[in-house]
Amino acid sequence: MASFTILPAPSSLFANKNCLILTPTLASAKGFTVKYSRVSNSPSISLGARSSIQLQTFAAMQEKGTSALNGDLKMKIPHVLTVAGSDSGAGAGIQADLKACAARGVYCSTVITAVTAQNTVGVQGVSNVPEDFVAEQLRSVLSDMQVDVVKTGMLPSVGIVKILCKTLREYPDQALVVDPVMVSTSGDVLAGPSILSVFREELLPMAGIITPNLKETSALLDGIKLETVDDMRSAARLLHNMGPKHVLVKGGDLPDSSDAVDILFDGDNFYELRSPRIKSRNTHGTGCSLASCIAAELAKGYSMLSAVKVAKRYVETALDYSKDIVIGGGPQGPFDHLLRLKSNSRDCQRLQAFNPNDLFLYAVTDSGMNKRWGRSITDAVKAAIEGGATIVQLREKDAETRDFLESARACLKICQSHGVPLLINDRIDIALACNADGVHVGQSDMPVRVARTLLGPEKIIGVSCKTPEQAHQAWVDGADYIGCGGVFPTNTKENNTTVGLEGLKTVCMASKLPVVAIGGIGISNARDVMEIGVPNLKGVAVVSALFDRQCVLTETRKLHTILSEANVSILH
Ligand SMILES: Nc1ncnc2c1ncn2[C@@H]1O[C@H](COP(=O)(O)OP(=O)(O)O)[C@@H](O)[C@H]1O
Ligand SMILES: Cc1ncc(COP(=O)(O)O)c(N)n1
Ligand SMILES: [Mg+2]
Repeated sequence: MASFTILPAPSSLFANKNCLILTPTLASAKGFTVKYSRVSNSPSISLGARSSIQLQTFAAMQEKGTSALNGDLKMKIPHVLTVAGSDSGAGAGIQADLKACAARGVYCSTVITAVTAQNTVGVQGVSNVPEDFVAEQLRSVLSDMQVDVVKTGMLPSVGIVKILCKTLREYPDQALVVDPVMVSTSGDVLAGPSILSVFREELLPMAGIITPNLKETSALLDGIKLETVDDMRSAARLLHNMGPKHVLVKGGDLPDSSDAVDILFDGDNFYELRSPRIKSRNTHGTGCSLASCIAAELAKGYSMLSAVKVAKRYVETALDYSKDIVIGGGPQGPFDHLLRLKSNSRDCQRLQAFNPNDLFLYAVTDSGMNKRWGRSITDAVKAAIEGGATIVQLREKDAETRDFLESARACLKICQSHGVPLLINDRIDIALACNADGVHVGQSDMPVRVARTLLGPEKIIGVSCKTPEQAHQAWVDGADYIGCGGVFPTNTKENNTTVGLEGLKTVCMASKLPVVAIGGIGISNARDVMEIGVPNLKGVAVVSALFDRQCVLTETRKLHTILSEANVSILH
């Protein structure tokens, strides 16, 4: 392991190719180990296995004058290169690898070895990519990008395997995950028996791990029978003798097993990885996805055992989530790698993006008030919507999480049936769990940027603001609207300073986002609020004026009438 002394010149990374100049913080950000010498107390760094390729790349970047290495050091992203076949149905192969890596937050580049015409029924055709062109793709990626792990899938010819092995010897710095794909789940041959000897002699000995399923294990071991977990263990040991550092024999197809059992062997120890077998037709691509996820976790720096455990948990979770989705009519459906498709199809019920006019009559619930008047949150929400509320926010400050989630789900159904968006106050977790339309956060809640990352681009995010600076920040951070107040004193918030109508007007004029006014607003003063006459003031948000009253329906109707009249007078 090479060792470099760190020189105190933080503005550039390199003096020359042999001398690194970087601060300990930058060094550890780059993934180097920073050691402090006991004698001089001056730090030095140790470079791991991939140092030489990183050094070459850094040097090349410096020669080109890349600014990434000056000032702020840009982030190195974990990178998997998959060398595999394309599946037109996108359940397995390259497409599964891309999705699995995306789901695991790792960059994935692709070298395509074959194009298959494939769907949920089976494989209708295969066209191999010419060997020279596989070689060219490999060189393109490996000569330029910092690949951490190479993962192989369908390698349809002896020539392609040989080219791959030759190229990997020229670029020896990546870990290698080999999924020795031979037969698809549908029973179609993706690489014939002629491949076996080059697999055994050239590719497997280079691998950090191989991940054969039962059929592939049997084929590699001259057709031995695999019927029990003990058979899988013996087979794993025999495969290990062929040279790979780890062997994972996958038992997805083990007959009569209520669990999905995989055996990992590292040459010394066996690890039996067990999870409940999920009853689903949507298991096409599990093997490809498992191997890609192992590669992704290795690229992040996890140990082999951790990578395999995470990968198995990932496949199990995705299979369980996807068991009732329907894609294609055949017996082998794909699953949802990103765990998003079901919630997206529910999202379709709100067919348009956020409409600022929805802020017109904004009902904010309060569990204490509704309890005092002896009504459930769902009854309160139903009445408010029937009375004309155009958006609803659940603000249940002291509800237990499970009760809150249950009410939120019930309210969402009511809101969806009326086309009214439902937002959750503060609790991003509840919003995600029930797939609400969005959240409303305060200045000391989850920051808007973080909420946006967690919720995605389509959800509505509102934020409470009292000042023009906060309104500007809300816009910069990607909020959809701001709530400005308290306009008047209110008993729903203690020690809340009020901004008054003047303060409201100032914030509205500074805000690039639509505004809803909040705080002490009701039937007696809603008109005054709307008449400040600023175009981006879209409505009022009310708590007590609706819910601290005997009849929510009547109060909402009255307020709706007042707001509509105010709107008419503003427009004229
Ligand atoms: N029905 C299932 N429920 C849970 N896990 C499964 C199921 N089928 C396969 N797996 C898991 O998916 C991974 C891929 O296994 P397998 O289907 O045997 O490979 P391949 O797709 O290469 O044939 C393994 O970790 C296996 O345990
Ligand atoms: C291009 C390609 N690569 C790999 C597989 C194996 O996946 P599975 O075993 O799930 O059918 C496949 N069907 N197609
Ligand atoms: Mg399978």
